[in-house]
This record gives sequence, C-alpha cells and structure tokens, in this order.
Amino acid sequence: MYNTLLSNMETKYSVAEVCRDNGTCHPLDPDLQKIMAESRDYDELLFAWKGWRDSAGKVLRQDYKRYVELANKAATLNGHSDNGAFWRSLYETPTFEEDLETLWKELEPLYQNVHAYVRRALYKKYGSKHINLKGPIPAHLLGNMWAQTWSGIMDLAMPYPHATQVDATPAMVAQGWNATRMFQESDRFFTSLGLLPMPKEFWEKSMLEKPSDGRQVVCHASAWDFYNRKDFRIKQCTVVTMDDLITVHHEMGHVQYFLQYKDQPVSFRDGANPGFHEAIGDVLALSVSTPKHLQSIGLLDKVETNHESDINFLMSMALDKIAFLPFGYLMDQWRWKVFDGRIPSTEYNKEWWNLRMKYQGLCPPVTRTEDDFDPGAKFHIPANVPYVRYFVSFIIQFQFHKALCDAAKHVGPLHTCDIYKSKEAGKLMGDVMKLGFSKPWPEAMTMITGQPKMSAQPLMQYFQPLIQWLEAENNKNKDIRGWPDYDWKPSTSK
Ligand SMILES: O=C(CCC(O)(O)[C@H](Cc1ccccc1)NC(=O)c1ccccc1)N[C@@H](Cc1c[nH]c2ccccc12)C(=O)O
Ligand SMILES: [Zn+2]
Repeated sequence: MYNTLLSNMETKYSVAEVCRDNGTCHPLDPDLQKIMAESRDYDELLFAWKGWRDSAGKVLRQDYKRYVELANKAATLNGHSDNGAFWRSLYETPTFEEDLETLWKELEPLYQNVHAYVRRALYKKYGSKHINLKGPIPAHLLGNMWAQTWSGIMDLAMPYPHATQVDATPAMVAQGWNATRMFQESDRFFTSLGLLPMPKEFWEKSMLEKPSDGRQVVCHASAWDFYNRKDFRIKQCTVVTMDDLITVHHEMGHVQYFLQYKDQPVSFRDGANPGFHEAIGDVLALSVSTPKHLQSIGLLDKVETNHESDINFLMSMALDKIAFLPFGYLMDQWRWKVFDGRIPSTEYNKEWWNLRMKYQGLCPPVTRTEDDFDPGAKFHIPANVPYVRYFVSFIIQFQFHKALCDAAKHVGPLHTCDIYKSKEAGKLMGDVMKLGFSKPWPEAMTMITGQPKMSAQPLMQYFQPLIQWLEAENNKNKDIRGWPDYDWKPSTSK
C-alpha cells in the first residue's frame, strides 16, 4: 500500500504536462522549465505556472493525505513521534531546529536586500500593475517554476550590463557541448583534486539525456549507489546550459561520495549527514562558476577583474544561493507541521502560501484554494525526498569552500577562489568522504573547518562586497526591505 502510493505519486508527477488550446502539450523538462526561465511575457509565464499546478499538484492531494497517515504510522512503529521527527533524527543534533532558525535569522537581512533589489528590477520590467514595491512578488516572475533559484532573470537584475557577462551557456552551445562532455568536464575537475575518476560502469550504464524514444522517465536528476562496490549511476535529462553544468557537478558529488565510502560497511555508506551529501558537488561548482575558471576551460572569452564585473558575478551567485535559502528552509517547515498535525489537510494550501509569504516574500499570481495542492507541484513532495538537507548544504558548502581555499593557499577575496588542481584541498575532502556515516557529523565538520558547528559566517564573507553594494543600491532607490503590504494582490486583468 505505502509503496504503491509512493510510486503512484511519483508517476503522476513525472507524466504531468500542460496542453495549449492548439493541442500541443508540454512536459516540465525541458519545455516548462525553459518557458519559466526565458519568457518575459506575464501571461505566458502564468499559463505555465498555473497549468503545471493544475496537472501535477492538484491531482496528488488525496494520495498525499493518505501517504502522511502511513508515513507517520511507520515512523511511530520505529519509535518516533511522527515522520518529521524521524527525518530530523538523521542529523543527531538535539538543537537542530533552533540551530536552523538562528542561521536563517542571520541570513534574513541579506535575503531581504536581494528580494528588494529584484522586486525593483521586476517593477521596471512589468510595471506597477503587476509589482507593488512594498508588497510580495508574484511567484511566477522569478525565472523558475518554484521561484527557488532566480538566475533565470539575471538579464533583468544585472547590476552593470556593460561589464563582463557571467553566463557560459552561449559558449557551451556555440562549441557544441553535449551531456557527455559536461560530465567529462566535471570528472576532470574531481580528478584534478586527486579524487577518484568515474568507473567504466558509470559511463556505460548512466542515463545522461532524456530518451528520445518517448519512454516516460522521471527526469528529476538523481544519483544511484547499487551498494555492490561496482555499479554507480546518474539519471539526468541534461540540457546544454550553465545551470545544468552546475547540476552535473551536484550529481557527480553524490557519486564521488559513493566511491569514497564504498569500502565502509553498508550501514556506514551514507553522508555524515544528508546535507553533507548535497554539498560535495556544489563545493566544486563554486570554483567552476568563477569567471577565471570558465575562461580557463574556454567558456568565457574576456574576463575583467574590476568592481563592476565582481558585482555582476556575485549577483549571479546570489540569485541562486541567497534566493534559495528561504525556499530550502520552508519546504520541510511545511512538511514537519503536516506530519505532526499542526497543519491539517484542510489547510495544506493556505499554510503553504503563508510560509511562501513569510519566508520568500512571494504571493500567488492567481487566487489559490484548497482544491489546489501547490506543494505537490514540487518533485520532492510526491517523491518523499526530505528537503532541509539543501538548506544545510547551502550553508556548509561555503564553510567547506573557505576551508578548501585555505588548504589550496588561495589569496584574495573568497568569491574569486578556484581550488582546481589542488591536491591538498582534494585530500581534505576525500578523507571526510571516506568516513561516510561512521563518525558523528560534527567530527567530520571539525576535520574540514577546525570547528564542529554550522556557521553562516563563510557565506556572509563570500558575499561581503555584494552586501555593501545592495545596501547602498536599495537605499539609493529608497526601497524598503520586506513586504508590509502583505495582502496586496496582483491584478488578473489581461
Ligand atoms: O533535487 C535536487 C537535485 C537532485 C538530488 O541530487 O538531490 C537527488 C534527489 C533525489 C533523491 C532521492 C530520489 C530521487 C532524487 N538526490 C540524490 O540523487 C541522492 C543520491 C544519494 C544520496 C543522496 C541524494 N536539487 C534540489 C535543490 C537545488 C536547487 N538548486 C540547486 C542547485 C544545485 C544543487 C541543488 C539544487 C532541487 O532541484 O530542488
Ligand atoms: Zn543532491
């Protein structure tokens, strides 16, 4: 029953598509993702945003309600008060929830500065009919189906349009990069650190592109450990973009972890905590994303080292990393409350949008009711994949980046560091990954950073130049931080 429910939900999600009046139907990958990132037409974006929630979210509400009951029953049989308590227990940290709240409170001002600046940029594009400079931002205008990363609207938010471009996508397409090339590039980075190359089974058995024979696959990227010390695979419907080059490194980080701990007993073949597993690939991607590194692999021609280019680069990183933080935090706040009963099924959608407003400063572009089930439109909900691991990852990856840059003897601002070819950095990472789940994660954290706690300080240090620039820019525009007009609604007239 439980497993049928789970596979039903995942299947419904992966076959969902949005059809136009003329009969053309669009799957999420790559069609709707492309529209959400590239379209600048308010109504076209609304078509994709509402259509996806009608076809993928709505239909899952009853299944989800049933799944919650069964997941809680299983959790209580394992001695937990509910499924959320079971998920949190994986971090073995009694103060876990307080620690997360402290981290969020530290980072909230930086998020509100990015939010105010992007709201201003969207105001310039869409006008006062659709944007209230004192209100929440309509959730379909941020360049992503869930508004979880905002790099899709970098063109609207670029601080200095005449300084260096930071997007490598045009060069990747012009040079005929394909999925295999992207994975080979990532493999080269890992081995340049002295880490392990992908085995031949990986190259033979992975699915790196969406099948063209129309076979229905779950396109959301994933990495697989067959626990036989030989078979390791990635399934990803890769598209040739900079965004996907980052995701390639993310998935390769999972497989590198598999390879490093493969000689541990099976029960220790896991990350020190789930956030560690999510952070490995992203740490390397922080180096790959630097203009200097992109130029060294021929994906950026001219690179200037001046203030404007620095701010452009940091803005592009903030639109992914800072914009993500409230989303990474709220996803399991919602689920923990659903599992422990604070959110009854009659309020699933209302509480979802309360959290979206409270943390992200977003509002739905059209009225939502309890006939809708918007959380279901995000893969991890029907797929039963916990999410706070990504919030943890986005914090600790900067701690790891700082520690590895020190090991690589980097000099200069943290955001310019590229650990490429540093065997010292690679050794530090490899030794921690070899431990798997055999030591408490604060010990692994101490091995890398010299101290046992999660800390927002390295992230703040990385973005320091942008923090100052945003303060000045938002003050110059007299923009307020936050969204006091919380009950403002965007007009729905055409
Ligand atoms: O979901 C993912 C990547 C997929 C995954 O690699 O994390 C994958 C999710 C998954 C888990 C279980 C079944 C199916 C898919 N996790 C793994 O493949 C995995 C494998 C082994 C251990 C741990 C995780 N990223 C999240 C968070 C995210 C947003 N933007 C990003 C940019 C870079 C890295 C991550 C993100 C997202 O897309 O919302
Ligand atoms: Zn992952």
